[in-house]
Amino acid sequence: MLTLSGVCKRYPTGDRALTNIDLTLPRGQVLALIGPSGAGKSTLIRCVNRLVEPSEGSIRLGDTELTLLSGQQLRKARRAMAMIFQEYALVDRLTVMENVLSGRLGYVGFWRSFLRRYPRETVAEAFRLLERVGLAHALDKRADALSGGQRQRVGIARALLQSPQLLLVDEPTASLDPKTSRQIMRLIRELCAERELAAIINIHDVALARQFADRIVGLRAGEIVFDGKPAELTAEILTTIYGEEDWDTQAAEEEEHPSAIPLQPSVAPIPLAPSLAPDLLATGGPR
Ligand SMILES: Nc1ncnc2c1ncn2[C@@H]1O[C@H](COP(=O)(O)OP(=O)(O)OP(=O)(O)O)[C@@H](O)[C@H]1O
Repeated sequence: MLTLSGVCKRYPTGDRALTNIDLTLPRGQVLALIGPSGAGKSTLIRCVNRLVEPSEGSIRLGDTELTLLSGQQLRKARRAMAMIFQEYALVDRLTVMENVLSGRLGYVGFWRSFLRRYPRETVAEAFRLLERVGLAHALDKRADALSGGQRQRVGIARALLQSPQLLLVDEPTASLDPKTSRQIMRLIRELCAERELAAIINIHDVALARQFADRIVGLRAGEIVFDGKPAELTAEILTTIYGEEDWDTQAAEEEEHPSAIPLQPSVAPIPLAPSLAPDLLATGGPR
């Protein structure tokens, strides 16, 4: 369904972020993209929807060559690719329902959206999605009154209202505590299965990637160094991706205390977990 061939990205600064990326993602597959900080995970996700322009290569979604599109055609193609963000990207002063409805911006146009004139069936679908993500009771709440986990659920419902074929998910759990992180990953997984949606999830937490993805791709310095099933991700391969670390001890600790120790490579930045910052959690996570 999505095919990347020979994708390279050099930033104007000279940084070479991606080198010859070849990747095919079938319909319904959940792919976790792992790798140390600076490996090119965000760049890869953003090349797919052209928020970042690839320097070379081809990116096809179905029959459409995305790298050749511009203007109206690109906007139309982007409807099929919904993004879910680490910091949720909600409009704080709008309600939960209004935030979800903004997922249809690419269909109804700015003015119709600005005047809040959404078709009746769109509003009904937004309500169904809010029920599905467990937030039907909160549709009138302002987004800034929600917890981090609830905010991410709104982000997920908004993405789905876009009727995408592909989810591009950028560190969805980096601002969440371990239990909420698992709930969010489980929800994304279930929704992909229900809707035959493919997803690329950029994630630092290797344990979560193992638990919830069908496939793991490891990036190192802009190149794919592993592409396989979660069960094939051995300590040796983790060392190839991240560098030297005592992976077996970490894995054993993770099995003993699954919610206490996210399996994080020491070379990757460890995001501030709300469990370490109860004040942030109480105010709905970092803004
Ligand atoms: N806008 C930019 N301009 C110049 N260089 C950039 C830009 N964005 C990213 N880079 C460089 O491209 C490389 C890949 O960065 P990218 O953010 O894609 O990595 P990442 O794996 O997502 O990292 P992290 O896990 O820390 O988010 C890095 O060397 C980074 O410095």
